Amino acid sequence: MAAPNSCKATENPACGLCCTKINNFAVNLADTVILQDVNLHIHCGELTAIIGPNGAGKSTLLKAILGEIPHQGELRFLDAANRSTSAPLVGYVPQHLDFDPGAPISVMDLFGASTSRWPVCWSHRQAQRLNCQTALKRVQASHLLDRRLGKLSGGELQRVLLALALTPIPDLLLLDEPVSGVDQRGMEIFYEMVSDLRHRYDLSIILVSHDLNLMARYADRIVYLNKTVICSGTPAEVFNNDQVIKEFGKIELCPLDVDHSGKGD
Ligand SMILES: Nc1ncnc2c1ncn2[C@@H]1O[C@H](COP(=O)(O)OP(=O)(O)OP(=O)(O)O)[C@@H](O)[C@H]1O
Repeated sequence: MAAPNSCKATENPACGLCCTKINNFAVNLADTVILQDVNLHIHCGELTAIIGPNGAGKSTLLKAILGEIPHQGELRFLDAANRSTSAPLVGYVPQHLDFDPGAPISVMDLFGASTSRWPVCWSHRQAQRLNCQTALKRVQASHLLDRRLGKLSGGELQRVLLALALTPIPDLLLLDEPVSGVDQRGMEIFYEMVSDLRHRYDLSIILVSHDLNLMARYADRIVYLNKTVICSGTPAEVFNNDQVIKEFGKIELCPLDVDHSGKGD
């Protein structure tokens, strides 16, 4: 469960007071240094994009935060009451979901299996269906409740995974190239949704992506990672950094002209 005083727990508007701190993260795999001295502060209501060349350690950082691989350093979450916990609730959307597209598994089955111990082969209880519907509504996908997973488009499946990652609303949401392979419009819909959710639920979001143009439009902060944090700041600051220009070339900023406050809903 989310911390009781976390502003997200009650789904209130953004408080700007919660913060995830990654202190001195280091990862060594097979005697190779993959990450060292990684220090980041991720603020609630902000989308922080991690960019970097192939093999820079971006996915490794997310796996270390998830606790999937051994690491040094600490992960702390400060809630709205300034209370610190070393175990923030983390939601995660992977790049792909491995499943048999021919299997008769519905979106409801996936939710049931992931969020309760009720056997999938038994019919779903009404309360479970309602919870699933509420979760899907957050990502405007309640119509997908009884659809077969294998029949979903790439963008629809990622929205379902996003809904799952938001059940319950986490302290920190990790997105690892969540829309690679999805068409341009699908990517934009996904990022617009994530943008809106960050304010609505005051989410701290870390997004790994290779799509620098989209990052420039949606990220509040960008971190250029290459084994360690090379530079971080606003998109304008990072894209003007000499090392970033050397790696990626000059990236044009194209700000969004939309209101992400969620007030218009
Ligand atoms: N289990 C492992 N054992 C040893 N080395 C590993 C292991 N897993 C990953 N690595 C290495 O760690 C480095 C970082 O990998 P990682 O997948 O985190 O990079 P990335 O920045 O996400 O790359 P990409 O942008 O290509 O997805 C790579 O050099 C990779 O070969």
